[in-house]
Amino acid sequence: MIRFRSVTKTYGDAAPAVKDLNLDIERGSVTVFVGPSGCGKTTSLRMINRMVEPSSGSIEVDGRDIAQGPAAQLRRSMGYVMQSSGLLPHRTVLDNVATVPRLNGTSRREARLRAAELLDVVGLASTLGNRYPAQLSGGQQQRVGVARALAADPPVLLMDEPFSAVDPVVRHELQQELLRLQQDLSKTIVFVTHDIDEATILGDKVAVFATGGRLAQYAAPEEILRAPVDDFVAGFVGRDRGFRHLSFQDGGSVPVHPVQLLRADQLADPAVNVTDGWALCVDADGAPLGWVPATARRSITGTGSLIPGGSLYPEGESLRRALDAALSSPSGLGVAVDAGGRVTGVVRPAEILALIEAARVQRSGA
Ligand SMILES: Nc1ncnc2c1ncn2[C@@H]1O[C@H](COP(=O)(O)OP(=O)(O)OP(=O)(O)O)[C@@H](O)[C@H]1O
Repeated sequence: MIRFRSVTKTYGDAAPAVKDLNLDIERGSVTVFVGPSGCGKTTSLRMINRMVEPSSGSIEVDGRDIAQGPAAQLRRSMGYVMQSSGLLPHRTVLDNVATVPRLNGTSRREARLRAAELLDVVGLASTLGNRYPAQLSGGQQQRVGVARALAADPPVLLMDEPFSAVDPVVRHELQQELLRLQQDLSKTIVFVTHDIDEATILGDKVAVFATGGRLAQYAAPEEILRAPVDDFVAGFVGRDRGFRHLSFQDGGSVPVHPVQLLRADQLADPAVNVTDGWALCVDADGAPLGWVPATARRSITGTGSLIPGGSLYPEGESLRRALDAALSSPSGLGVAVDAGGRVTGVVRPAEILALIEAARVQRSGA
C-alpha cells in the first residue's frame, strides 16, 4: 500500500503544484492519476520514488516512511516507464532491458536470458532483441520500456503517460496488453494520463486532479462516470460519460434472437428469399460478411454488393458493446458473435435500453 499523508509540493515561490494530497493506493491494483495539464499528476507520481521530494507531508510504502531510507534503493524497487521510452540509444534492446538487473548484480548472461523472456511477456519477437531502439516503431519502443521497468521484478510500477505518443490503434493494443500483463503480475501500478478514456479502461481506481494540485475525486471509474462529485469532474469526464458508463454494465442478460443467415453461395440463387426484413450473410466459418435487406434482395447477387455491417457484440460483453453494435448496424439489429467470431444471433436496441433502464431503477432503489 502506498499512502500519501497531507503531501504538498511547491516549486520555488509558485502556487503549490500538489496541495494537501491524502490518498491510499491499494497493493496489487492499478491506480490512475488523471487531470488537465499542469495539475500535479507527474509531480505526485515522482514523489513516490523520490525523483521529487515533498515540501511537506509524508509518503509511506507498506507502512514505512520513504524519506527514511536511501532514495536510490527505493528507486530500484519501483519500475518507471515514461512517455518517451527513455531507452539508451547505443545499447541493444536486450541490453536496455537487462540494465537494472545488471546494476543489481545479476550476471550478464542471466540478465540477458531474463530480458529475452520479458520481451516475450510484453509481446515482442525475440529477434528484435538485437536491434537498437531507433530501429523499432514507437509502440515497440514503449513495450521495451515496459519490459525494462519489469526487469528487476519490482512490486511497484510507475507509468507516466507511457502510451500517449503512439497512434490510437497501437495505444489500444498497449492498454489491452497492460491489462493482460497485470492479470498475471498483480503489480501495484500508478499510471498518469490526461485521457479520461484511458483512465477508465485501465484503472481499478481513478484519482481526478484539478488545477492547482487538488484531488477532486478518488473512486472506481464507474462511480466517477456515474456520479462525478462536482462540476469540475463532470466537465472533465465529458459529455458522453453516460454512454461510457455502459462499459461497466454487464451485457450478459441481453436477449440474443435468431436471424436468417445466408451463405455467400446462396446470394446468386434467386429462389432464396429474405423472409423477415433483413438477412445476414456469413462466410464458411459463420463469421458475418454483411446484410441483405428484403427490399433490395434482387440487387444483391454476390458478396461485393452486401450492405456493410456495424460493430460486433461479443456475447456477454458490456451493454456499451451491445448498444453500439445495434446502433451502428444498418438493419438496426446488432450482430452478436461467440468467442470464435461466429454469428450467434442479433440484439435489439429497445431491449438493451430496457435493461439500462432496469439497472438504473435498481440502483436508485438500492
Ligand atoms: N521542476 C519543476 N520546477 C518548477 N515547476 C515545476 C516543475 N515541475 C513541474 N512544475 C510545475 O508544477 C505544476 C504541476 O506540474 P506537473 O508536471 O506535475 O503536472 P501534470 O499534471 O503532470 O501536467 P502534464 O499533464 O502537462 O504533464 C505545473 O504548474 C508545472 O509547471
